[in-house]
Amino acid sequence: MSVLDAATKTAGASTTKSKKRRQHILINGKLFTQMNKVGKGGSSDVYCVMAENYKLFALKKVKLEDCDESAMRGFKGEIDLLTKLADVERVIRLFDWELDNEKQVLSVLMEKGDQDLNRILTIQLNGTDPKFDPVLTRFYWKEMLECVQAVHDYDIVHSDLKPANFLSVQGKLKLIDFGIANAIDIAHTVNVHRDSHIGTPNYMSPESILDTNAPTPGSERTSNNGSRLMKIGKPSDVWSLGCILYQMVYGRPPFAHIANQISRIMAITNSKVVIEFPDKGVGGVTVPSALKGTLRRCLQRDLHARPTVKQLLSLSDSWLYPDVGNAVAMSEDLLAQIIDKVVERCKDPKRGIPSPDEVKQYPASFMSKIREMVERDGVVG
Ligand SMILES: Nc1ncnc2c1ncn2[C@@H]1O[C@H](COP(=O)(O)OP(=O)(O)OP(=O)(O)O)[C@@H](O)[C@H]1O
Repeated sequence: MSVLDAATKTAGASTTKSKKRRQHILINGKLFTQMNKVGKGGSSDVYCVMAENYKLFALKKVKLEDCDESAMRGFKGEIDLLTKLADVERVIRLFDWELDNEKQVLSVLMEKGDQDLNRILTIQLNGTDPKFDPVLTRFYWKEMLECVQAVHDYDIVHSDLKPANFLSVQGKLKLIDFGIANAIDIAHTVNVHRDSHIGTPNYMSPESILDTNAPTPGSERTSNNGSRLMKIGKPSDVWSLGCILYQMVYGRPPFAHIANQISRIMAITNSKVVIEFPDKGVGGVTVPSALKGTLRRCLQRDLHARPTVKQLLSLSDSWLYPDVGNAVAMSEDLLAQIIDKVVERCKDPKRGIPSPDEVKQYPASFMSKIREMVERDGVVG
């Protein structure tokens, strides 16, 4: 029995034939009752549907009428990816799909989520007396990192990370909308199929805008199979995550204050446009310096300088793990640097072996240097 059969199984006989068609939807012969609309994307409507055993699912109906061949390939690629990631807990589960050629509709049956992060943030930031909430921000930041780490482990770059693409499912965030994601083909680069529908640039990385493989008017670059290609990698997702974190802290993504869309895009790529990291977040709440360090590191235009998601999740990110009291979390790299320094000092022929008094001062001196690093960069090591 397939996962879907198990999930939709009823105790009695199927009533498929007896139900009225207009109230119900058949997907590969299985009957669902269409309930309310739960979301809308650039190319789709998403509904809550009920199986015959009263279990709820989400049904994404993609209108294909105006789709060109490249967009079709994108949808097919999304289904392939969701199938590949079916066992990944942090990715919304795909149960079934059906292409209705006659009606030009692609129906994708998925696990149903509660609400997307965009809605959660909108409620939080547009309420009366909105305030930056460090505890909530840390919770969602860690949830987002777990989601992205799960797909990066499969060498997949999402490439369209924004709050609306994180869905809260029973208190946990999961990723949706893999429309322009694809599998990495070489270590740091990925071929991403961009369809003609491109949304807000607020979360786009500089390299995804500057991408030399992106189509330009009159000279469209295409892959062998005719689809448009662009080359971006995992660091691009880290930039987008940084933009979402920035929004949670300061109430808007880093460049959203620039009203003109073209100027905004130019600012993202222009290294002379400095991103501000004020001391106070939404509602005048002080922003921890370690959090500013995390933001600064994610929002570096040099993609090679950005941390990986794994590093952001690791103990060396002191903003994510603040409860270590007076102690500091230590990375292996930093410990190696400290040992090197001590060895170097011992080898210095002019100064000789350090005296017991000098050695006694080492712990306090190293700790104060490490704390300085945390305040400056938000990380240890
Ligand atoms: N499985 C789901 N459960 C509940 N709501 C969902 C689900 N999938 C999508 N949604 C809602 O529908 C919205 C649109 O979905 P999705 O982003 O997949 O559509 P899209 O057409 O690919 O969008 P985009 O224009 O961003 O590419 C989401 O932001 C979310 O609010």
